[in-house]
Amino acid sequence: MSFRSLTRALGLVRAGAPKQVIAYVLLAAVGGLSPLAAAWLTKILIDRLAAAQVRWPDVAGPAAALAVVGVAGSLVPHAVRYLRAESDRRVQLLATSRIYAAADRFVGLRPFEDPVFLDRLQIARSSGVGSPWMVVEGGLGVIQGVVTVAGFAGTLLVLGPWMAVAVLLAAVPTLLAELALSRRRAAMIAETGQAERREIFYANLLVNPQAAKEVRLFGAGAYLWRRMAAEIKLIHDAGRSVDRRQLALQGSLAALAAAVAGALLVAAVRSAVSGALTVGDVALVVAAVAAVQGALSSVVAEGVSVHQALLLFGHYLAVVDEAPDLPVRSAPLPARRLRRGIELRDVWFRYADDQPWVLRGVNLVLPQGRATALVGLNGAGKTTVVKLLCRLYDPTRGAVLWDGVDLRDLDPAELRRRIRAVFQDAVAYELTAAENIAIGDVSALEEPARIEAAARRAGVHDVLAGLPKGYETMLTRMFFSEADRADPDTGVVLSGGQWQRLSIARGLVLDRPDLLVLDEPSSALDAEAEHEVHTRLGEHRRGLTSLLISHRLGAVREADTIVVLSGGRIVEQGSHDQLMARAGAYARLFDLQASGYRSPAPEEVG
Ligand SMILES: Nc1ncnc2c1ncn2[C@@H]1O[C@H](COP(=O)(O)OP(=O)(O)OP(=O)(O)O)[C@@H](O)[C@H]1O
Repeated sequence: MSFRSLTRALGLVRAGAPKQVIAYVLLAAVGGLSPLAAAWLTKILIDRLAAAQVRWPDVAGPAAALAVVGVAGSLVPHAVRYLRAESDRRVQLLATSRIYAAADRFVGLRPFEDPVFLDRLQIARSSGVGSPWMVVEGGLGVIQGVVTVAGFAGTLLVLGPWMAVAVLLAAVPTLLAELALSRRRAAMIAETGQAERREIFYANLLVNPQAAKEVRLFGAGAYLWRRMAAEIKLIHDAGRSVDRRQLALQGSLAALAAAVAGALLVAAVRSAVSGALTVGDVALVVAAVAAVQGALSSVVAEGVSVHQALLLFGHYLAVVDEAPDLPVRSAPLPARRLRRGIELRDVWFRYADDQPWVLRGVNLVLPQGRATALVGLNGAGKTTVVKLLCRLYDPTRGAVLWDGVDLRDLDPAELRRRIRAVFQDAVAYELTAAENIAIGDVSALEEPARIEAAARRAGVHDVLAGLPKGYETMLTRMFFSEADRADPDTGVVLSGGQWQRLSIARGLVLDRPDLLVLDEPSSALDAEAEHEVHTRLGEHRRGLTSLLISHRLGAVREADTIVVLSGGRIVEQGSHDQLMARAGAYARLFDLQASGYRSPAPEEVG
């Protein structure tokens, strides 16, 4: 927590709800002052009414003013409540938009795999976005309390300075203890961030339609619930431990306050007996001590809520101020249309310093306009090569060059506009069919012809055109579109292979990218569909720079160059015929697959 956090929180409130917060402060002040105004006006009215000769004009003014104060006093609390909720909503919206803008700014994937960052993100999203407004409300509460304390402490000071000093001193331990508790509570929220994320993960698994098949069939529900309950218990245990500490501390501090009040009462009574104080003074002391202690405890409570809000806001700031995950030059070079090719030059890569090398000195050229295929066993590092080409990570050593220029020197956004990829684990968006394709280039939403052309290339047009609302059909039964609200039965669930064709269409919606990457684009397709898709893709790729990854070697044999990756190194490369002639790893794998298709069924053997 720091002064900087405070100014940033206030800055966010000012930016999010500038008019509302001013109106809120003014109305809160009016609300706070109206009882005082009412008391004064009542006194004036009574005095004038009690005068010997009462004339209407003398009392009309105060009476009308009292009526106005009464009306204002009844309206203001409602207006204040509305303004408080509205300001909070606006500030939360701005704070949330900044979190997602910060997350979107990351060039690569690393922050999304870092548990420390993810914990912070969870806290920032859940508690951080509400904290700026808590700072304002708590701060106003503190100011209000301080004014009350000052007023009554002044009264005590007049009656006996030691009384004021004793009451104020008795509040110091409360303040310190509450601040320590607040720090402990904020630390507890930080410590349980991961447990909260796991709880959400299990909760989603238990009701997620994708997981429901396996969870039901394998009877894993009770097991997952037990894991979730363990996380909830962990969060509750941490909360309970802070609550118990709070109970012990606040209990003893309340007893201390009561003892101080009792001692002051005894002392005041004694002074009254000796004649130093009047009976009225004793009554005033009792009222003033109660008021000062009440106001002080509210100052402490509000102060603590500001303190806690600022500690939580610290996590929010850490997320929105997180340094770039990958370095971007202040004046990056333009990513020009590819003319020669992309080169991986002596690329070494591992996901973290304590992880094994995934790529060990890879040298690979993807010539412009040529089709390159990458093959290798599971875990060989093929998808990792794709991630480096898209600059989702930087090489640990070596470089990836775009026409000779290091990807690190290019504008990442421009680079990405030149690359399209169909990922192995493409996302099935719970949106319409058209949106699912247009995610590959959202400008295509305005040009349905492009969406349809991409769907045709991926061989999915007929399926989509035949849906109840064609391309506007929702591809989920979890949500319905705005137009379908009255008829929630219109969502459609596609098959695995149909989804895969759709994700291919998403990769093809941007016409003629400079690099097209297809990572296992046909794994879910039936033999006929696979053949058809590869034929279409083969035609589409002609003249394009492309990288195709597939375990089905029949699908890659047409590539200009086939590269075999093994143990993070390139062990062979050449055309299909060259590699077959070489009789190495590729030829062995190819023959193995081919013999699987050709060999007789077991009962026919012998
Ligand atoms: N985000 C990650 N963090 C840590 N290790 C990872 C990560 N992603 C992949 N790996 C590891 O890197 C290695 C290469 O993975 P990669 O996905 O590149 O292989 P692949 O050749 O595409 O495999 P497959 O044919 O199974 O798709 C594997 O050992 C994998 O465990």
